[in-house]
Amino acid sequence: MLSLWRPAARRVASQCTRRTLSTTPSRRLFSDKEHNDALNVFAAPPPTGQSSSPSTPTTARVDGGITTEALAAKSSHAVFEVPPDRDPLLHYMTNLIMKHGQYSRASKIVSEMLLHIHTLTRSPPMPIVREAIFKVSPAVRVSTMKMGARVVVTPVSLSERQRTGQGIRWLLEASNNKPGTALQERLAKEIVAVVKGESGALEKKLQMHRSAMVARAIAVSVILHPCDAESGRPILESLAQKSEVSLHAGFMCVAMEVVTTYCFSQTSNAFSYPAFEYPLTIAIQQVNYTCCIVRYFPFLLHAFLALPSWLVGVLSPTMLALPTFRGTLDRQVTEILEDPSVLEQTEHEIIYHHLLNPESGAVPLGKTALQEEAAILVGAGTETVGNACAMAAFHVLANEDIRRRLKEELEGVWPDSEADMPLERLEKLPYLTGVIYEGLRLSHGLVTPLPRIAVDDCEINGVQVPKNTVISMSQTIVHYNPDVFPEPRVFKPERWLGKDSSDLAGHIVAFSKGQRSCLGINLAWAELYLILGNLFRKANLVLVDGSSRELKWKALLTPRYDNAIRVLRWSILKG
Ligand code: HEM
Repeated sequence: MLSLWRPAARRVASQCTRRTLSTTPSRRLFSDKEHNDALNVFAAPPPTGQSSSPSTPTTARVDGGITTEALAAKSSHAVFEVPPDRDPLLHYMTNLIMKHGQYSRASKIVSEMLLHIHTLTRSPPMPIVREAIFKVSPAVRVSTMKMGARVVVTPVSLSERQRTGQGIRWLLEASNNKPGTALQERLAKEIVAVVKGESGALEKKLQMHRSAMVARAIAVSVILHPCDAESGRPILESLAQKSEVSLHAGFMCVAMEVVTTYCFSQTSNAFSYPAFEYPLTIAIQQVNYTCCIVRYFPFLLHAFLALPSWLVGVLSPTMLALPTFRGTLDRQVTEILEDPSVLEQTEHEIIYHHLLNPESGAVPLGKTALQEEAAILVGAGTETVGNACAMAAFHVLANEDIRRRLKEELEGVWPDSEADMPLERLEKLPYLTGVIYEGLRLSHGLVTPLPRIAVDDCEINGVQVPKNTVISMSQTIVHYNPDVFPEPRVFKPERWLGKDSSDLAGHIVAFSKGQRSCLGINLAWAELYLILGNLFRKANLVLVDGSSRELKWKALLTPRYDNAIRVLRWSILKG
């Protein structure tokens, strides 16, 4: 069978060889149906190890799981079908494989790849190649754009060509991990793995779609329901009932309330706890320690999640808040999945309107995926915001000069302390923006090094890094770099007032950078402006006597502060 296929492959190769680079075929890469299927961003992936076609027979296994019949059934073409002259998809793939203008070499790789697929599957390779490519191609990418001081993350849909190109690049990248010395052989194995649902490239597509969905959901929540002037109020009102409190704990409670309200339309009631000691925020801080252990022993996380609540309570009463909260989220998700009409009763659009995306008619995410998205949002959006606010507030309170300049700026725009302070105006205040940047810089976001994989051989800072090496760097190295931020440990909002402040902003990596960067960046910026702006215009806070002049921290997942910022005297300003 292989020998019968070979002439066809040769023909493809020779046709490709004869073609010049400029003769891009005008035909579409995929049919309309394939195109529409690929655009179905929200479609649930087929379970790992299964073919996407449920009706395919599963006998006569070849190559560890995929079946001759299953693959043959994917094609409605004749077994010895010859790829059409100048097949646009093969041409495009050849162009992407080509290095140093050697088209004939690339086309030989493509043609031999077809032979390898045929050898592995005993089926015509073209339908398999087509299926693998459009299965792996993303429909969207995430783009970041600067708008004033904020970096706005938006999902952007891709054209058929861009989508296919990205899919082929991911296939090529993932094929590096397959056994075999020749690219054609590795690529063939990767393509077969994609069709079987076992390729790492599929994970990349899922990750990209997930980022796009959540970024869209958060952006829409913020745009449709911008945090109004009330955001700063709960903390002010609660302060009025507490004489000496931890501001840090208060900020965490505000952040918790914002996430639960905006994302799930549920109030956390975090403010009603004495001294802001809300069990869930305390548990989230505790998780900071656990993460450092789980990172090296991931099975412990699964073991912990499987424990019944009563046992968690016995082992660690602080951590009991976690299963309790998961239970609340689980109930909400179950309720929505059982009766999607409950979404019509929420005060505003919440994360599930977008994650379930009912209006597009697409296949929604499953229950576990929804629960995990919800838990990640709460975990990621609480302590980070709390830390940045605490860092900024501490330095403003500890430094009379900074406090005076900030107050002057706020009072200049809002002479009446009871006036509403809309986000759009707060964002334009240069000194407040400087205070926030310094808060983000010195609280760092995450302080544990975030791992990335070098997809190619590269050089980093003069060091040769072979491809597939796991590399990571902590944000602290950038934020404490004296070449970028002179006197890096000093809280100096003034450094953000110069002409080069937008260049400087490029060195703030608190939200990380790239595809895996923070999805809540828009919401976080809105919170920081509203919380700090309202607090310093509407309240008069004084640090507890003898408070430390420095906020010391330990490097866990996020920074863990040794000393809480305690405020003693407060008063709400009137008029
Ligand atoms: C000052 C506030 C915040 C900081 C400094 C921050 C920082 C970060 C960082 C450093 C990451 C890891 C990115 C990476 O691995 O490269 C991250 C991830 C994430 N953040 Fe934030 N974050 C903040 C607020 C928020 C908020 C308010 C939300 C949403 C409610 C949020 C949602 C997320 C999510 C969902 C991820 C996971 C992204 C993924 O898995 O790809 N964050 N954040």
